[in-house]
Amino acid sequence: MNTPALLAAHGLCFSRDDDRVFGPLEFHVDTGEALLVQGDNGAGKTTLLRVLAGLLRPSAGRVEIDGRAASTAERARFVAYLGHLPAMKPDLDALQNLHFLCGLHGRRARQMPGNALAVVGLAGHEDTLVRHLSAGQKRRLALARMWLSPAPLWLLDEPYANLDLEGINLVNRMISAHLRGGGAALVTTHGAYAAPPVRTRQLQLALPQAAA
Ligand SMILES: Nc1ncnc2c1ncn2[C@@H]1O[C@H](COP(=O)(O)OP(=O)(O)OP(=O)(O)O)[C@@H](O)[C@H]1O
Repeated sequence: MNTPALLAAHGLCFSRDDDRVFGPLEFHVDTGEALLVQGDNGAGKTTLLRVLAGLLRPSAGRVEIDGRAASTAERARFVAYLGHLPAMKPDLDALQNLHFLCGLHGRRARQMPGNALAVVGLAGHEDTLVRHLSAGQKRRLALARMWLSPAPLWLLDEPYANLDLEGINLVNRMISAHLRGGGAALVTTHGAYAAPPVRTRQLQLALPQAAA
C-alpha cells in the first residue's frame, strides 16, 4: 500500500466575494521534499499558505495530512508558518521572543533558543530589542523560530526576502536539514533566483486573467 503524502490538497480553491484567487489546485508534498510555489505578484501564493496554515477557510476542496482531513487545531500543530511580517513582540528582546514562542508552541527536541540564535547568525544579539533589529536580522530571528518549531511542515513565504547571500544560503541549509530530519516545506518565490538544493516539486499559480 502506498504511504499517504505528508500534505495533499484536492480541488483546493479560494475566492473572495466570488472572485477566484486560486484553484482548483491538486498537489502534494512528501516527507523529505520541498514544494516550490511560484507565481507573479498577486497570484495567490500567500493566500494559499494561509489556507494551508488554517488561517483562511478554503472556498472548496480539502487539505489532508497523512491521508486524512485534519482539524484546524491539528493543522496548527502540524505547520510552522513564516510570513512576510516577523510576528515578534518589538519591545521584547530576541531571546525573550523565542522563549515566549516556545512556551506557546513547544519546541523541537534538543534545540534551545540560544542555540537557534547562533544557527541563524544572531549570536550576540540575545538581548537586542526586536524593534532595534534590521529587516534582515528580524528575518533571521523569524527563521530561528522556525528552527525551534516541532512542526513537520514548514510554510515559508518568500523566505529569501531581505537576506544577503549568506542569509540565502542559511535558508537553504536550514530547509535541507529540516527535510533530512523527516520534515517537508512549501516555499513561495517569485522566480528561481534562489531555491533549496533538495528534492523539489513545483506548483505554478497564475493570475486570474492569465488563467482564464
Ligand atoms: N486581506 C485581503 N483582502 C482582500 N484582498 C486580498 C487580501 N489579501 C490579498 N488579497 C488579494 O488576493 C490576491 C492574492 O494575494 P496574495 O498576497 O496571496 O498574492 P501573492 O502571490 O502572495 O503576491 P506577492 O508575490 O505580491 O506577495 C491579490 O489580488 C490581493 O490583492
